[in-house]
Amino acid sequence: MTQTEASSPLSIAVLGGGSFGTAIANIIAGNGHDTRQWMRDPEKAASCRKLRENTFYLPGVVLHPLLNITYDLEEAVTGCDIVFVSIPSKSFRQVVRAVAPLLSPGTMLISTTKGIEHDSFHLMSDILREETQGMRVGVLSGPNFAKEIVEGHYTATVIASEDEALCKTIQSVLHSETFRVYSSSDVFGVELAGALKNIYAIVTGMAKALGRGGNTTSLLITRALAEMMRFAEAMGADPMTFIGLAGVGDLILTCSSDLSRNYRVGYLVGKGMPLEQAVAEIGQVAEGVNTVRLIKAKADELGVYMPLVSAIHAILFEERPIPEVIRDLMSGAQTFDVAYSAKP
Ligand SMILES: NC(=O)c1ccc[n+]([C@@H]2O[C@H](COP(=O)([O-])OP(=O)(O)OC[C@H]3O[C@@H](n4cnc5c(N)ncnc54)[C@H](O)[C@@H]3O)[C@@H](O)[C@H]2O)c1
Ligand SMILES: O=P(O)(O)OC[C@H](O)CO
Repeated sequence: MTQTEASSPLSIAVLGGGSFGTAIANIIAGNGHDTRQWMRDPEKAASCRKLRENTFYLPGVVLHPLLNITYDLEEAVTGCDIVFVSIPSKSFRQVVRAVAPLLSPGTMLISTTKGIEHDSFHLMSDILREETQGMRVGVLSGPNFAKEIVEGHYTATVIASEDEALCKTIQSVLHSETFRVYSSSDVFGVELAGALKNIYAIVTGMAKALGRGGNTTSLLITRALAEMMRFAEAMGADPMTFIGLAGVGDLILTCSSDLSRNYRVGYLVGKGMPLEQAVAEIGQVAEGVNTVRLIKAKADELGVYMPLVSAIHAILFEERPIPEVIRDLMSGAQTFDVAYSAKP
């Protein structure tokens, strides 16, 4: 497809039957596109089709009549102009590998997944490029609770790609009266921001469980941003991306609402629940748990100072008592507030 704006209906698939896949698919169908949502479980697909509701992940939301739900991957993606991949990072590569032979050259592949691949430290756009050939790749990330999107709360997100025409098409496909899409050419920065903010949502959820107030939340969010920008710079991303919607926007959202699964994991652990039990209790993906391990290892390797990452790692994986970790954090060196300057 060479057009830059989706002026006529396109064929679009969304892979993943979870909350975000469903929210995105419903917007696209609402904009009049031929929309197919793929979920691997035939019984869940049949239930969603019959009830016109995803009772498993987004109960109470009426699915748009133009949204076709299938468990047949080939049926879902054949002839599609765009494929959104909304699968947790743990299974992302496996699903992309399965779908790759079914795609036509030039298909736009958009990841909505905010995670990092275990072991490889690859981001989802890396996986899209590695597992397919001749496709156009983008990343969607921003302050976007699926539940609030489908309830019609005014929302904005970011499409990141070096392919300007792809960005324009995705803006057109997703734009609605309540949903806006900004663009960025910094794929790595936008994707890294989406993965990193999950760590700090666990931290602020834990602080809430410990009875800490607004001063503490503000302290944590602001110092989290400093850490994220330091890490981004060390990894070669543009730190300025982190002051946009996909960075500080998503950080504020995820660190201040119990709609966030990561925040809720932190809250439960802060209340004394073992991590595995907290994750099981949430019952949906909380990407931040795996991301903490990966970022701690990478920060150590690169020598990047990330005291909040070290602290949450110590609590979740080193069995260090929370009061002791907080005491260490509060007695660390008091350095500069803002480390970046617009001055040359
Ligand atoms: N929920 C949100 O508000 C939201 C917002 C923005 C981005 N995201 C991101 O989107 C991604 C997906 O999140 P979600 O909220 O939809 O997750 P979810 O936990 O609600 O659903 C995940 C879906 O993926 C499916 N899945 C898991 N492994 C699979 C496999 N091997 N093959 C096929 N399907 C598989 C599950 O069955 C489920 O339908 C996450 O990385 C998340 O960070 C979520
Ligand atoms: O529920 P979480 O913590 O995965 O957060 C969902 C989205 O990433 C918020 O933008």
